[in-house]
Amino acid sequence: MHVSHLTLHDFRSYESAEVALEPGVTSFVGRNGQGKTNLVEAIDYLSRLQSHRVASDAPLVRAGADQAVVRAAVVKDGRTAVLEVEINPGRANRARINRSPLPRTRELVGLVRTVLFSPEDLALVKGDPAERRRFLDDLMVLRTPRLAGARADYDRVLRQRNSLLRTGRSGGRGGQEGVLATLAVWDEHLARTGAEILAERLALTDALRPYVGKAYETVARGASRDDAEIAYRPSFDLAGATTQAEIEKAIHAELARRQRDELDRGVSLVGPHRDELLLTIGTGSPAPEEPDRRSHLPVKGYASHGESWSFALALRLASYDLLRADGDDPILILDDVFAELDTDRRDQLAALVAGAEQVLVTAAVGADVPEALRGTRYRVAGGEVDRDDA
Ligand SMILES: Nc1ncnc2c1ncn2[C@@H]1O[C@H](COP(=O)(O)OP(=O)(O)OP(=O)(O)O)[C@@H](O)[C@H]1O
Repeated sequence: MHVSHLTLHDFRSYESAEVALEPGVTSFVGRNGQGKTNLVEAIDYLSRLQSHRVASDAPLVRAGADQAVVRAAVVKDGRTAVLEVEINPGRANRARINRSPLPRTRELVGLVRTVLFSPEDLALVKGDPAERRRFLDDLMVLRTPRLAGARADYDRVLRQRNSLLRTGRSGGRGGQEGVLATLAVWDEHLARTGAEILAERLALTDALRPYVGKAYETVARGASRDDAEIAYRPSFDLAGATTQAEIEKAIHAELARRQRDELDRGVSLVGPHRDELLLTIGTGSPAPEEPDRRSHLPVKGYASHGESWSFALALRLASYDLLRADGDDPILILDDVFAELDTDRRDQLAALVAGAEQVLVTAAVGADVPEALRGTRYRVAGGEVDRDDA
């Protein structure tokens, strides 16, 4: 798929912008702070309805305006659809397809699919477990858009259950004993919605694993495909549960076991919001129990800066490969990544992505972008986006 036209109104620094795009590689080059990332962020936002830079929508609206509009003509299998989202901070956003309103904004998710590489990706590896859970959930929803509903339901259940536990702890509603009856209802919701998310994350981790090893081997000099591993670590023992129904039972059992703790601490301690995607790399000598395999250490806390970057790139490349294996050709966005990479990694990355249907690249210095990814070049300066035919 590719975007053939992008229109922005009051999005970030743009009062208004119209950019015609083509399949193949397009690079946006300009000094810092000129609005290059804002352009690609708009396309990525349409894919997930979430920015890669900020958690809330307010910063996406131009200072002084009260709503932003992002509109893109998206071409898939020769057919064009015009997707539009109206961003209204503090009020409901609205989405349209070919000018017809959608009943729910989240129905837009996944109609345009992007895989975005950015300097923020280092947080995938070095940041809190929440970063890696978000990575899995974003990819899960891109592959199976109906799961956007499951994810939103789980977040809502968790918020309401936490609020009930807090109320009990502070003596409201008859204190801890008083909230128990209502808690049983929220336990049901949490176990049901949590089991769906957890089962999907387990399946996704299994599907992604071989692609991560392969991608790491390509981007990290001298590495083999066994060197990068991912493993899903639930926060409690699933006792062999793998199906959604079994996981639901396991969550119920753990909720019963931890009920006293939850009431005392006033917070939900069981569920996929406490899980971790463990990333490890092979390092040093072989493990004594497995002579063919190097011993593994967690990336977080042990890996070098370069290894951490390679792992972050491998996670994105693996996402891209997995979506392609699903029969999709997502839009690749490389936002400001080349300045962070040495020449070898730049060239390797360029070679891997050059064949995508559409690649959008941003860079402050044109010379940082490998020649294979020069493509059609735009200069971005002071909010003006002009084709550079030089
Ligand atoms: N909501 C907003 N309203 C007005 N201006 C904004 C808003 N959000 C961001 N900006 C401005 O947009 C500019 C940043 O644009 P962007 O992140 O696209 O820069 P860039 O060209 O990618 O720069 P760099 O090369 O440093 O990454 C900044 O000058 C910032 O002040």
